[in-house]
Amino acid sequence: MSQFQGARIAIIGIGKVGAAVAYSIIHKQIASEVLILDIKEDFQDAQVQDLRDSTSFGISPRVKPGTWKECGQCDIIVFTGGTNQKGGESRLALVQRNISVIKSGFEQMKPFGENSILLMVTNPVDITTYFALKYTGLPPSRVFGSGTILDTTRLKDTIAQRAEVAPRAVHAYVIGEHGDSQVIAWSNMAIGGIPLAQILPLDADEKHIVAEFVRFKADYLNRIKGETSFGIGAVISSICSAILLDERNVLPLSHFQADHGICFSKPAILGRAGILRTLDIELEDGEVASLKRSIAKLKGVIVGTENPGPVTEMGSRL
Ligand SMILES: NC(=O)C1=CN([C@@H]2O[C@H](COP(=O)(O)OP(=O)(O)OC[C@H]3O[C@@H](n4cnc5c(N)ncnc54)[C@H](O)[C@@H]3O)[C@@H](O)[C@H]2O)C=CC1
Ligand SMILES: CC(=O)C(=O)O
Repeated sequence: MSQFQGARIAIIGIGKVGAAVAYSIIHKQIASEVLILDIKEDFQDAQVQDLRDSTSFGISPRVKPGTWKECGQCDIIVFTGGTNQKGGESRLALVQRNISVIKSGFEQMKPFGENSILLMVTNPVDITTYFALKYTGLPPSRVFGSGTILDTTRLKDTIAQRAEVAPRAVHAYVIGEHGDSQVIAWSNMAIGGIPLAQILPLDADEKHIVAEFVRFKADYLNRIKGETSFGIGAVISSICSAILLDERNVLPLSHFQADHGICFSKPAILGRAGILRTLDIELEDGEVASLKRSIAKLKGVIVGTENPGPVTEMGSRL
């Protein structure tokens, strides 16, 4: 673990997702210290104690509670605090509730460490990432969200099962919103470097079935088990390892797109300094149109969040 010596990771929110993230980070051996913070203090302490019980069997980081100020100084701050969507509820329905959670968290953490990287998980993640940038004032290279990495993982797994190959042999991206308007870059997909159509020809109906499965997998899991956590736990520990090892891995992270003024997912090169470069995928016309719709939808949510209508006497927005 010498290459990670001294690396400190903070996890804000230690509910289902925070706990899965913590467990995955602890057992990937990528940090010296993992700091945990949750607004529910008893629950936070119980989670810390439970996680510590898993650390006696190999090389493990120190796991302990952290204050807001201590967390703000960590190398990576993973933000999972807030509410999860219920079955049948869109991620975008969480926006008002979760924006106030992240805002108050950032105010308490400031000032951030000189090289701290803020990794957003709280949904709707493209919107929380945008507001994280705005509220923290950190540079866009150091504030980004898990974006469509989880959707891409789900896509790779689905294609891999159909083609009977390992998921890691599938080259694929879901881009745009981590949500209902996400876009699969079918024209870019390959298995072992060979275009998908040569290995697994899919007609339009089959592509539609795959796309709907990927789009609504979180909703299916939320309806049945009330949460999704193992997948995002693995995603976040992989992102942390790409940062701390300066891996230069290419991942579809949600990050600031200067030409649109919002955050959404495109493949990006990730290293110790954060996002080093965005990569533009060549898309077919239909994919370009879908991506434009996804961007327009996210812009609409941001405008609506920044300019909420007046509150009526009954407490609802006009
Ligand atoms: N980006 C992605 O791919 C994914 C995002 N998520 C999102 O992660 C978030 C967390 O989900 P779960 O862990 O299932 O929810 P949960 O309800 O199990 O845990 C949330 C935790 O946040 C804590 N919290 C609430 N307000 C806080 C505050 N102001 N400061 C610190 N902690 C606070 C709560 O006490 C709770 O322990 C949700 O927004 C969910 O939608 C979940 C899965 C995947
Ligand atoms: C909850 C969520 O965003 C997901 O599992 O994709």
